[in-house]
Amino acid sequence: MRALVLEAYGAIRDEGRVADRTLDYLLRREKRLYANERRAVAEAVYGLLRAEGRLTYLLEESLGDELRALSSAAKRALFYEALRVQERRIPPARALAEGGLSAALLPGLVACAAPGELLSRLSEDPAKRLAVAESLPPWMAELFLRELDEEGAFALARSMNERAPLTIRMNGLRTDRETLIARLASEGVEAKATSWSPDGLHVDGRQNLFRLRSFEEGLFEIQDEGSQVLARLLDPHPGWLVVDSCAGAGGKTLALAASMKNRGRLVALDTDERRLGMLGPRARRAGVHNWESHVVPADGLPTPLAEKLGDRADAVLIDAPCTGLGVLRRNPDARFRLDEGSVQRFAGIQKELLARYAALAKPGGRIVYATCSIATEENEGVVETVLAEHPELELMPPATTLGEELAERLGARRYLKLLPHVHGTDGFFAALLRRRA
Ligand SMILES: C[S@@+](CC[C@H](N)C(=O)[O-])C[C@H]1O[C@@H](n2cnc3c(N)ncnc32)[C@H](O)[C@@H]1O
Repeated sequence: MRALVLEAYGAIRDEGRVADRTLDYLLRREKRLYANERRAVAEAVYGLLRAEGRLTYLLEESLGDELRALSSAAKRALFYEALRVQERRIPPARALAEGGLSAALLPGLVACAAPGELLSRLSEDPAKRLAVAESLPPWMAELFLRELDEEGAFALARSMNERAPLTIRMNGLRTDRETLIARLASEGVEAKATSWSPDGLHVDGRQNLFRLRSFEEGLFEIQDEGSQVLARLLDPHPGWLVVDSCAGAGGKTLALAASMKNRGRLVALDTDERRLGMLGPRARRAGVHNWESHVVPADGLPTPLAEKLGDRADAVLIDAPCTGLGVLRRNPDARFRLDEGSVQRFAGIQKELLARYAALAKPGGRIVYATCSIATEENEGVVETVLAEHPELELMPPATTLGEELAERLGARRYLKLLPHVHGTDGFFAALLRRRA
């Protein structure tokens, strides 16, 4: 298992591969592993990605040149042992022996076992402390501290380094929540109702839900509670023409379809043919019939499609491509792929997509612009720029569709902002807009 963890970790960090796909590939290859071993490998790899910044600081401070002299493979092996030591699963001397590491590296493992002294040497600079404590690149720690006060930034970053809960969305086309809870119980899965989404259930994170008959029968989809709330914010009615303009693999498309009760027309667009191609089988399983999908070019809708859609949509969802700074708990490796310029690059694309796809809404039609980022520049910044340039669009309070009670509980006044350490969901931003009648 150690070899497999190090192979995955090396592929992600040295070759820049994406963590979940790398693990998927390697675990499929290793047919002999038991389910608990697979989980342990995945957890160790994610643990390393989440702890790398902190371990780097501790090992650099305690080993200096000794660390710098190591090859990247030797460094990864040291990090693996350092993580086990840090998690108190094994004492430093045993880690040294089991990892086959040179005795000169022992002070590094000792520092990871008792990091108090080294951590107390960190400067008073909160960005530096946050970067080390939660293994964030310095620019990201600074961004967190610009977005929230110090306590909030530390709490947010900590929650981003925790495992996300496993949440499902009951498919209202096939069942209701109480019936699904009972059905899951009969399959040995305990499920508890979520707080914000009336369709959501939290289930035990160690379950392989894809194996359940209830999954095959389309009674539920795996979906973060935040995504469920976003679909509710658009609240499309049965019979409407609805465009899901950045549909990806269709997670939110299916939630919108349930809200439309299979009546009306649901158009899913995306530039990514592979991801959009996943919608078909998912829609069939969920019993969704009223959808169509179109792969679209990145620079604008082809004229025939633009003419076909016109400006007739009752509702448009723009779940825009973004940095994903709100979903680091699912993609801990994203912190290594993003850089300081990423936020601005995405904001430029987002402004274009919001203006382009909002134009599909009919006069009086509603639009939801959403990201899974916590950066103001990708969120309020985009919405306010587009509103200033498009007087035909106006901002609506989230309570319009969520209802006063839920909007109040979520703290959603001008915008809907979901944060893992506050709401237990992934980090999302959403604005409800309307094209003036
Ligand atoms: C945040 S993801 C969407 C996730 C999806 N809605 C879901 O619920 O799973 C953003 C999507 O926007 C797509 N995208 C990027 N540029 C686009 C464009 N110009 N038009 C439509 N989709 C685009 C990406 O391929 C990606 O699938």
